[in-house]
Amino acid sequence: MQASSSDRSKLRKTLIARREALPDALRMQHTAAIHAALRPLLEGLAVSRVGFCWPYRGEVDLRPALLAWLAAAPRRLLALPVVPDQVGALEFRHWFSDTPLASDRFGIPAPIGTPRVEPELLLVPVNGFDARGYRLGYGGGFFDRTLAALQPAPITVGVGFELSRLTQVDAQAHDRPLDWILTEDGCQPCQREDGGIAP
Ligand SMILES: Nc1nc2c(c(=O)[nH]1)N(C=O)[C@@H](CNc1ccc(C(=O)N[C@@H](CCC(=O)O)C(=O)O)cc1)CN2
Ligand SMILES: Nc1ncnc2c1ncn2[C@@H]1O[C@H](COP(=O)(O)OP(=O)(O)OP(=O)(O)O)[C@@H](O)[C@H]1O
Repeated sequence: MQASSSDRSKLRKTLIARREALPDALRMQHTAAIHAALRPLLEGLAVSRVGFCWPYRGEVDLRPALLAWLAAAPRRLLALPVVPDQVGALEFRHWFSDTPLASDRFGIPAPIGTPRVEPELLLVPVNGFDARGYRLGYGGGFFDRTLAALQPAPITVGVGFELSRLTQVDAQAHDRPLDWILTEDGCQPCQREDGGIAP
């Protein structure tokens, strides 16, 4: 049975509150484990353009690990999403630690005036996720529309804490499953519907 949109909205609120309530010491410990697993994943996939999100509402802060990855080899780029004025896909723009940022309509810092970047890999924050790689975001549909629009499709890595893991997220027609899930327990390829392992 499909969960109604009000069920999804309640579940989203519960999951965000659970993540925001994570005690500082545990958050630091889990974040360190996520940072440690992120680096070998990026090196192993040999990508050089990575899109990620500025931490919002208790999401995992990936910045220290990503800045270390950036500094470790030439020709690497990081990008942050810019929310479109109209309904549409996110636009990824170059970010470095000194890039000027302005708050978007949700209060999330976004780069202003830097060049567009086509990410080869997207680190997608999750409010909820399952082992198949289905996720619950903030309900804006931004990532779904972005993944539908990006050609070639980037590798997608859902990033979150284990406290956001669900037995099953009700997949909707427009949902595209993530390729990998990264939590404090490590990085795992998502289990595809056909029984195979992604990607
Ligand atoms: N850190 C981070 N940045 C991100 C995303 C994300 O998931 N995480 N996004 C990923 O897509 C985009 C922003 N998407 C968002 C969509 C809705 C809400 C939000 O708070 N919605 C309110 C309702 C707001 C309204 O419609 O007036 C809510 O849920 O209460 C926030 C971010 C781009 N930047
Ligand atoms: N590819 C798409 N094209 C057009 N509309 C879409 C597409 N993907 C999602 N949407 C619309 O976006 C809305 C929100 O989708 P959903 O509830 O799956 O958001 P979410 O995955 O929680 O949010 P987000 O992707 O921003 O993190 C839905 O009403 C859906 O119709």
